[in-house]
Amino acid sequence: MLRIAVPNKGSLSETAAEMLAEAGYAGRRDPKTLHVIDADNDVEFFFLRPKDIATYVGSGAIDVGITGRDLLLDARMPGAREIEALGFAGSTFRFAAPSGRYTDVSQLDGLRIATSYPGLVDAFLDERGIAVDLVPLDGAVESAVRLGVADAVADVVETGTTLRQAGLDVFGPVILESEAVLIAGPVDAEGSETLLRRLRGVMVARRFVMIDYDLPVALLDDAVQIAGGVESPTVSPLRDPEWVAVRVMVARSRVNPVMDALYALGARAILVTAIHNARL
Ligand SMILES: Nc1ncnc2c1ncn2[C@@H]1O[C@H](COP(=O)(O)OP(=O)(O)OP(=O)(O)O)[C@@H](O)[C@H]1O
Ligand SMILES: O=P(O)(O)OC[C@H]1O[C@H](OP(=O)(O)OP(=O)(O)O)[C@H](O)[C@@H]1O
Ligand SMILES: [Mg+2]
Repeated sequence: MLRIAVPNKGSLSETAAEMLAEAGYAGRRDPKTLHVIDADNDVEFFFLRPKDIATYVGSGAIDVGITGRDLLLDARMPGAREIEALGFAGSTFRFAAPSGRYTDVSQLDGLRIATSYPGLVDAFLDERGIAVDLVPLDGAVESAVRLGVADAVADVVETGTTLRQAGLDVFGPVILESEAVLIAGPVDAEGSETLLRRLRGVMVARRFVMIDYDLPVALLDDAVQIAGGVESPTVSPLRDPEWVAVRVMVARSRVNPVMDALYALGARAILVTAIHNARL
């Protein structure tokens, strides 16, 4: 039975649970439940703190898990590896300090840096030969500068609101572009390939839609330039030999400009339908 770790709370937990449900797996009814056996799919779920999941997977106690790329790297578990980006919980990991205080990361040498991700920051600075005094905190690290506990911070930045409210500005290079990821141990456990294929199907369904439209056949090459699909559009004959019906997959983020361009070209009866699931 494949053992899967899922975040039990925090930024990742809700979307992780939604994706697994869309992939056909059993969920938990009570947020306090920490273990669920899904016999139909021959998997069992362990609901754990996201920060701990890489440790469980790297030790071999759990086969695969959903966590953040930053949490995976912070855990510094040699046995745990990223096998698929899951397309949510995107964030950048940055240095920040009072506006204008520092411009280059080399200025941090010997200073105090507050962070909830000491492993990640230590590895990043060590690679650059910069030695700092790390101040490990559990969260809300932005206050550490105001309270005189640190000279700068290193933290997750999504909208930048928390930093601005704390009078901090980012500086230096992006430490990491993070997002939710599927991680695995040193070997691919039996059943992990099916889980991966199902999650990829869920991501296709979330990222793409189907567009159907009718078009004069003389304009087909131009239309395919506008929307070429994943492999190639499906083209079907219509009763009128001068017209064809076209079906094509389009990224959800592009659907309106694609419809505008197809209409301007001469397409009509342009219909968009959601994709419930997929295997590409
Ligand atoms: N705005 C955000 N705040 C926190 N974590 C975020 C944010 N956006 C994305 N993430 C990602 O979520 C993961 C952190 O989730 P985690 O549940 O461990 O902490 P949290 O969301 O801060 O929850 P809590 O504050 O309850 O600890 C990391 O991978 C982080 O990159
Ligand atoms: O750039 P923003 O959109 O402001 O988001 C980033 C903030 O969100 C997270 O804090 P969280 O709310 O998880 O509190 P915590 O720091 O106590 O974990 C993270 O630690 C940042 O502080
Ligand atoms: Mg947090």
